[in-house]
Amino acid sequence: MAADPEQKITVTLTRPLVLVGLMGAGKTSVGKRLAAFLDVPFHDSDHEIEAAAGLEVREIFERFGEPYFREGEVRVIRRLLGGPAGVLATGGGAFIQPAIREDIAQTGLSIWLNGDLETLWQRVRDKPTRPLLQQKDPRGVLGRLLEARAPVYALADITVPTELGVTHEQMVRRILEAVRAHDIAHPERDPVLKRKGSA
Ligand SMILES: Nc1ncnc2c1ncn2[C@@H]1O[C@H](COP(=O)(O)OP(=O)(O)OP(=O)(O)O)[C@@H](O)[C@H]1O
Ligand SMILES: O=C(O)C1=C[C@@H](O)[C@@H](O)[C@H](O)C1
Ligand SMILES: [Mg+2]
Repeated sequence: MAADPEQKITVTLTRPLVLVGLMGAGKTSVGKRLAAFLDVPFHDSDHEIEAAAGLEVREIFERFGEPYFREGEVRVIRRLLGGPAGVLATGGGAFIQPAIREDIAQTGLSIWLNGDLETLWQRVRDKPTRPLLQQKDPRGVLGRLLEARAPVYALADITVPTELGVTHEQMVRRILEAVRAHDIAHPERDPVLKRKGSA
């Protein structure tokens, strides 16, 4: 599916598109553009948790610990999945929680933005906002997280590769093409992309 202005007004969603993957995959920055293109709501679970707590993710980790953050993540994602179908960017660890995977499987379509370590590292290396990387050898930490989590992210309904050099707009197009292909491959399920105005 080409990302042209015609389709912006003719296609909508029957289920939320849920972006999963490691830090730097582009869930937030690509997700915003995908939602704007489809003219549907966009939410980011990290931002929603920050708004609810009145604290940044980094501060929540520091003051209350990771388990507290993970509990909030379950509640926030459950609430967002209950709203109108839009694009949901999840935090990097969200899909690793079985309860969240279960909720997403019931309600949405999960999409793994799958980047190699070098791509992810180049995108997060200068950002102080990821608490899990605020330690010695952050690149090594990121690599170990990728290795440990990749088999879980691979459980997503769809995998879309991302690499250095690919633009945000190209990622939007890749995602829409992958969703369309998934709809065609699963005629037994209601299509996720629907022409606006059709029943
Ligand atoms: N396809 C892309 N082209 C160019 N830059 C990208 C692309 N994808 C992501 N980036 C850049 O990489 C950085 C990290 O991306 P983003 O914040 O969207 O990742 P994320 O998956 O939401 O990470 P986190 O799990 O930490 O929230 C941003 O500066 C973003 O603009
Ligand atoms: O990969 C992770 O576990 C995390 C990623 C971020 O999006 C935040 O949700 C938080 O920093 C934890
Ligand atoms: Mg993000």
